[in-house]
Parts: sequence; C-alpha cells; structure tokens
Amino acid sequence: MLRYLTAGESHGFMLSVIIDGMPANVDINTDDINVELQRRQRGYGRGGRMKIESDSVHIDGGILHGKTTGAPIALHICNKDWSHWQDYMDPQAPPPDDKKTVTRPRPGHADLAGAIKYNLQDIRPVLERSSARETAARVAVGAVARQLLKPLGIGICSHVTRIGSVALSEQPHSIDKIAELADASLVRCIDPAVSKAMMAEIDSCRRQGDSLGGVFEVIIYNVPVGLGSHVQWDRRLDGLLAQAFMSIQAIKGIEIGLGFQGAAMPGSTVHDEIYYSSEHGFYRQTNNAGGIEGGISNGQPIVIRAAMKPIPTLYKPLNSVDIKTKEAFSASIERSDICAVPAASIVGEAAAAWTMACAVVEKFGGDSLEELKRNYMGYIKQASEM
Ligand SMILES: Cc1cc2nc3c(=O)[nH]c(=O)nc-3n(C[C@H](O)[C@H](O)[C@H](O)COP(=O)(O)O)c2cc1C
Ligand SMILES: C=C(O[C@@H]1CC(C(=O)O)=C[C@@H](OP(=O)(O)O)[C@H]1O)C(=O)O
Repeated sequence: MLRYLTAGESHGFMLSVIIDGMPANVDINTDDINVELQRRQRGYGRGGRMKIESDSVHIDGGILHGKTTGAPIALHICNKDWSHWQDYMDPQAPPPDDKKTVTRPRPGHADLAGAIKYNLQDIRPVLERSSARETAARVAVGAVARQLLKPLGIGICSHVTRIGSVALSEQPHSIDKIAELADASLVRCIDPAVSKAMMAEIDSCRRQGDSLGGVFEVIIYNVPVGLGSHVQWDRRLDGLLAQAFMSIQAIKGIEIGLGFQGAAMPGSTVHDEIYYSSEHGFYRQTNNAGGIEGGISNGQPIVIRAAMKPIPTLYKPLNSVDIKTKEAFSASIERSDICAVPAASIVGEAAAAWTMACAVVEKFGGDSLEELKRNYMGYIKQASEM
C-alpha cells in the first residue's frame, strides 16, 4: 500500500512529506521533482508570494544513488518567506500581541470554521495550514509517483479550459499538443487567442480588486485496462480520483469524461460502442466515458475536469465578523493570488499521478520495480489474449 502525509505551515520553516510503500529501484531524479515544483509556481494571476519562493526539493531519506530503496521517502521544501515570519512562526515564539492576532475571518476560506472547530482565539494557525502552500508538497509527491508510472509508459498532462467567463471550445485536442502547448502558455491554455482573452480577464479582475476561478482538464494516457475495481465502493478508480481532486484547495467539482454534459443526453449518444479487430483487439471510436467504466480503467485515456472556485481572499472587501469583538467589518487584504487555476492544474496532475501509482501498486504489488514490472507484463499479456 502506498500512502503519504504532509506537514508544515505556509509561513513556517518548511513543508515536509513522508511517502511510504514505494517499491525499491525506482529512479528518482531531484531535477525532475524540481521541474514539477517550478511548473506549479508559474501561471498568470498569482500574487506577490510567488516572487519570494523558488521551490526546490531536499531528499531526507529513502533514496540512495538516485533510486528508491523501499524505505519511507522523506523530503522537504523550504519556505523562503519564513525569514519574514520567524518572530511569529518559530514553534517556540511567544504568543502574538493583539495587533498581530488574526481575528477577522475571510469568507470562503477555512478561517471561521477552523477557529471554531479547534477552539483558537487566533485564526493564524488555521490560515497557515489551510493555505494552498501545501500543494507544493503534493506536487513533489506527484513527481515521485510519476517516476513509478514512467517505466510502465503511463503519462499525465493538463491544460486550463476556463478562466472566469472565458472558455476554450469543446473540440478534442491531441495529447501531444496539450502537453506541449499548455506548458508554453502563461495561463496553460493551448489556444493562443483564448490564452490572451484569459489573461485580459485576469487583468480586468485584478483592476476591480476581485478574484477568479475556472476549469482545468487532466488527461492520463497509456493506462492499462483493469486499474480500480467494481467490486467494492472504496476501490472504484473514479471515486479515488474524485477524492484526490476534491481534496485540492478550492476545487468544488469534478467530472470524468462527458460528466455533467452526459446527464442531458440520451444513452445511445453517450456510451462508447465496442469493436474488435485482430490488430487492435477490443477498441472504441469514442471516449465519452473518460477512460473508466464500472470504476475500472478501460484502456482509454482517463479524462478529468475540475472546477476551481474564485480565490477567497479579495482586495474588494466582503462582509465578515470579528471573532473577538463580534463587530461587523469589511475584510480587506494585503497580498493574494487573483487566479490560481494554472497552478491548480499542476496540482491536479500530481493528484492523478498519486492515485494512479496507488492503483498500480495495489494491482501489481511487488517490493521492487522489477517485481512490479514482471507482474505488470504478465497481466498485459494475459489481457491481450482475451
Ligand atoms: C494553487 C492555489 C493557490 C491558491 N492561492 C490562494 C490565495 O492566494 N489566497 C486565497 O485566499 N486562497 C487561495 N487558494 C484557495 C484556498 O487555499 C482555499 O480556497 C481555502 O483553503 C479554502 O478551502 P476550500 O476552498 O477548498 O473550501 C489557492 C488554491 C490553490 C489550489
Ligand atoms: C504560497 C502559496 O500559495 C498561497 C496560497 C494561499 C492560500 O490561502 O491558499 C495564500 C497565498 O499565500 P500568502 O498569503 O503567503 O501570499 C498564496 O501565495 C503557494 O502556492 O506556494
């Protein structure tokens, strides 16, 4: 079984991760992890914090000579902003004076619910741990997971399909094009004209002191038939992917394949008809299911779209109530992202990589990559003879 936990505050010294259950002998290159961390930091619409941070990973255990050893992998990413927060964020720092205590919850963030739940008179600890700064750790985890999927040929890419009211047209795009064009665009949109309109939308929103959400699509390709299972609710691959995506800060909806659109269409136009040829085996001419039927991967690319709500911290004041004085006030802020959909799409790739790595380890097992690959190849042969 693969599992991981993250720890660390947004303005604390560092984010740490432990990944347990990774087979031995998987190549792990820190440069590959850093590439993913840098991809997450790019993206039009982000605030001042991204100018301070330049994320890079430090491996603390579980990897020797560039390969996993089968031991837990420990890693960390330092927060450069820590230097500005040390007086408050040091674990042994004295409690803050009234001026530094955060008592004004932001609508849409974890602030109020978190302070009530944990009985905190200062909202700061909630804000620190609910912050999407934590997604840097998740992207590092995803980068490790990708290294397990790579020898099996499983790949993942993403692109942004909507920012606020500006959307990419629905036509299908080739995976090669998506991977190449999204990374070349500041908003990770593969159509240059739509990219421009998305950036203008973000600029206009910034001028109005408002924030924006949007939609991104993640595609997992070269997936074998048979990951996940129909036999138990908590083994369904679509359910596992949904949990991983919905756990990303500010993600409020996901769909697989046609998703919500399919609900408005008759079954005869939705379900992907099945064909057979000796050359291709079983195949489909459409992929409306988005690569999963009955909670099991069906060999088609897995297509997931996630909806991100607008960023809750706004320059435009919203009504709220001080938790100490109970007085109404209008929330206003010093620093925030305006739109983080491009960054979230990289976090989505990481969520997909992790979920797929878990499904691969669950099905093929093995304490080393060699053992896992033997099991994988045996299964692929068996499936091709069906
Ligand atoms: C990459 C990324 C960056 C984010 N940046 C901000 C930000 O600058 N300010 C903010 O208020 N929320 C930001 N968010 C969203 C909040 O973290 C999120 O809305 C909050 O944790 C509450 O969780 P919920 O929206 O899932 O309910 C960001 C989210 C992501 C994925
Ligand atoms: C630090 C990151 O994102 C942060 C997520 C975030 C939030 O509330 O979620 C608030 C902002 O932090 P700050 O208040 O320090 O500017 C973002 O910058 C990051 O993505 O690495």
